[in-house]
Parts: sequence; C-alpha cells; structure tokens
Amino acid sequence: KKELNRLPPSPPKLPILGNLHQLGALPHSSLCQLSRKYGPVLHLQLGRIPVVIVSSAEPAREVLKVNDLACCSRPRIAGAGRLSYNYLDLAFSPYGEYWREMRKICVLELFSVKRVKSFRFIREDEVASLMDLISRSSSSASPVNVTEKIFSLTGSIIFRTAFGKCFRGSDFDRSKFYELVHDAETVAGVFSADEYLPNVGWILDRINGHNKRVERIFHELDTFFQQVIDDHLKPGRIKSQDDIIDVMLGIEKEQIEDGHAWLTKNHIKAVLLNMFLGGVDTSALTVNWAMAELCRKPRLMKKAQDEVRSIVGKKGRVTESDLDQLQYLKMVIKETLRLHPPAPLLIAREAMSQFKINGYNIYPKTVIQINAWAIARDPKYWNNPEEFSPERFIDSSVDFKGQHFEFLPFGGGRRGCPGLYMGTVTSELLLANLLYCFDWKLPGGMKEADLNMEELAGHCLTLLKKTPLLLVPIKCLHDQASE
Ligand code: HEM
Repeated sequence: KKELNRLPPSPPKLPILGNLHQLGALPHSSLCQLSRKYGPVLHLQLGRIPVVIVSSAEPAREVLKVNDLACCSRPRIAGAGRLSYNYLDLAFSPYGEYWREMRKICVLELFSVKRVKSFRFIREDEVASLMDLISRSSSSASPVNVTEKIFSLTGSIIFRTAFGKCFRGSDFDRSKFYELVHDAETVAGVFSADEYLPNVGWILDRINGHNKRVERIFHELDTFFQQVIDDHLKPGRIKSQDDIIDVMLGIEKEQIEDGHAWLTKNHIKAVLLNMFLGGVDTSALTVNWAMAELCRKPRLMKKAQDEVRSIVGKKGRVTESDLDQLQYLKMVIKETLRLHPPAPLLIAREAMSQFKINGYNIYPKTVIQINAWAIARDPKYWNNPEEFSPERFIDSSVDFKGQHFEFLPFGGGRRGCPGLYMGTVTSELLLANLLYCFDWKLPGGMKEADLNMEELAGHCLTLLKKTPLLLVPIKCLHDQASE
C-alpha cells in the first residue's frame, strides 16, 4: 500500500529553499545530471512549489499521451499573467473552456498551414533582403555577426506577418523592440522570488526590481500593440492582404454580428505577445545552432550545400517550393532541434487531478517540466547522443510532431506547439538560402574545434548560444555554380 502512494524520488533538500539551489545556471543540464543520479522522474521542492521533472521518453509519454488531460494546464506565473492581460493568451492560459476556444482560433485561423502559406511572400522577401545585405558585406571579406542577422530576420518576419508592415520604413526602433521581446521572455517564463519563497521572496523582488520591470515591459508592449491596432482601425487603410491583426479584428467583428462577442483588443494583444515570444527566438535559434554545427563539420556543410545547390540550380534564390526536395537540409534541422531544442524544458504544465507516472503519485497543482533536452540525449534511444549527425534520421520515421516521445522539441499533447509549421518553414527557408548563396569561413585562423558551442546561462525559456556566431561569407555566383 505504502509502495503505491509514493512520490517520485528527490535529491536532498535545504530548509525553505528546498531544491532551488540545485537548478544551476543551465537548469536543463543540471536537471539532466540530477535525473541520471536519482531517476527519470524526479520530485523537487522549489521553495513552496512542488515540481516533477521528467527526463526520459516513457514517462514523457505518460504525461503527454496517457495522462494529457490530467496535466495540460499551466501554472500561474505572475509575470506571464501580467503580460498576457491576466492569461488571455494561449501559451500561459490555464486549461479550460477559454483556452479551448482560443486554441481553436490559433490552430484554425492564425497558424494553420493555409494561413502560414499566405505569408510566404513575406518570408521570401525578407530572406532575399538579408541575402542582399550579406552579399554587400561579403565584398569586404570581414566577419559578419550571423547571429544578429538571423535574429533580426525572424523578428522582421513575425513583425510583418502580425502587423502587415515592415520594420524597414516603420517608425519603430528595431533594437529597442527586440530588447523588449527578450525582456518579456525572461519575466514571463519564470516564477518570481515571491512565488517561490513565502514571506521572504518579496524582499528579493523589491531589491532586484522584478515587479517594476514587469510593469515597464507590460506598458511598453501595450502601448506598442495599441498603436498598431489603432493604425489597423483607421478608415481607408490600404492593405494588400490580411495580416494577423486583420484576421483577429475580422473574428471580433463576426462575433459582434453573431451576438456572442468575447474577443476584445486585449485578447488580440495577448496573442500577439505569444507570437513574438513563441516565434522569433525559436526559429532564429534553430538556424543559428545549425550554422554553428555545420561550421564545425565542413563535410556536413558541404553535403548540405551540394544538395541545395544541385536542386535549386541557377535560380539565384531558394524558394519555399524547393523545400520539400531538400531532404538532407530537413535532417540537419531535425538534428539541430534534437541537440539544441529552443525550449529545452518546454513550457511548464500543471497537474489538475491526481495521476501516476511510473507508479509514482502526481498530485494536483504539481508543476510538471519535461526535459526535452535531456530526453533527446538519452543513450537508450540515441547512438552517440552528443554527436551532431543528421544522417541518423536517414530511413528513420522519428519526427518532431509529438508522437515520438524521445524527440519533443515542439512538446506534444493538447498543449503542443501550434506554430510548428510556421517555425519549421521559416528555419528551413533561411538555412537553405544561407547555404545556397554563400560559402562560410571561420574568421582569422580560427579552427573548427575552437568554435564556442556553450549555452547562455540564465536565459530561462529558450536556449541561446553564449557567444554570437561570427563568420566570413563568400558569395557564390550561381550562374557559374557547380551543379
Ligand atoms: C522552431 C520553432 C518553434 C519551436 C521549437 C517551438 C516550441 C514550442 C514548445 C516546446 C512549446 C510548448 C509545448 C508544450 O507545452 O508541450 C510551444 C508552445 C507554443 N508555441 Fe511554439 N515553437 C516554435 C515556433 C512557434 C511559432 C512560430 C509560434 C507562433 C507564431 C509559436 C507559438 C506557440 C504557442 C502559442 C504555444 C502555446 C500553446 C499552448 O499552450 O496551447 N511557436 N512551442
């Protein structure tokens, strides 16, 4: 009887802090080590918050498939709550009728394959501008900050998809906007000290200015979103096609006409927040890590370049209609998502009712984190797991759509990522063009093995590279391209 009522194993705890001190600067990595010692299902006490960490495929299946309905809520994180107009968004909203309605709108109207395809010209146009920009700097043979270029590209694509206008020529300060998105990510993804530590945490929050910071980010984002929505509502606005705000304003109008209106401007702003937090860094990180891995392995770089150059030929640019043929490139993206999942611990879930994983009891209100990073490096499922080898996906049916629990970069179950198609098509198009248009050299005598592959500590939701990737682009003239 006792055996049946047990909690998952736990490392030793400190008073008050519990296991907080064991999270380390890179929680996915510290938690991976802890689970190697204590088991693939761990119970941690983070201050006052009980957390279960899942670090292998079978218990991940129990969470995402067998018990999905019992644990597909999200914990209430005060920062996320404030930025999302009290959980009016999709990603941080608790499970329930509201989330189901919002999810339907996102899946069917905003991020559907059809809708994402309708924004194809934006992605192709922005990628083409970036290739031109890099071409111009390639004549100087000096290194380009590839990381910065990649992030600015995915930012521009989401900006234009959501708002219908370009950063170029708009009166928004691009770098200020990115800073805002990054700041929002850091306060939305983590509990504050007050949430972790009863009685004393608020003092820490006061000292480090957490609440003031959240308020500042909220007001800056709100003012910005309001301004863009107001622009959309101006009579006589000229548009070539609907952007995301148009689609949502259209749904609001339909609801009013049908007499069951619930979508308001705050709902629209909350979804915009999700698009920026979910869509900019994730695709950029994927391409950035892929480029870094390929630069460390010139043989693989050449293989990917040969493929894209032979399929695209002399066209001058890779377009989205070429992507289906780029089988090796797709494997490179997959392998990158395996070793560097952009959200290594996915987004925290919360149990709504009691259930069991591996025979352990999980109680309501427990926070559940799936360590997708650790799972994708589990030697039980992956040969030479630390090795970057896209070839491992040849003749393999394993994909990232949430059915293979050893590979979960987009999560799975009811809360799985609804932006999967938008994210992958953006990453593939950008990577394919970078490989097609340029050869890439490491700067000034640097050796492949010298490339710094460390992860940036302290960035909570996403897995950034510690140092930017600096590379020298050498333009390839495709009129004479070897095919
Ligand atoms: C390479 C690109 C991307 C990756 C790796 C990624 C990854 C993830 C992950 C791991 C989750 C949590 C899943 C879970 O809890 O099981 C998630 C959720 C989500 N993602 Fe993505 N994402 C990407 C692109 C995007 C894009 C482009 C958008 C939208 C523009 C987006 C919007 C969302 C939203 C709204 C959720 C919350 C879903 C919910 O809670 O119901 N993502 N994503």
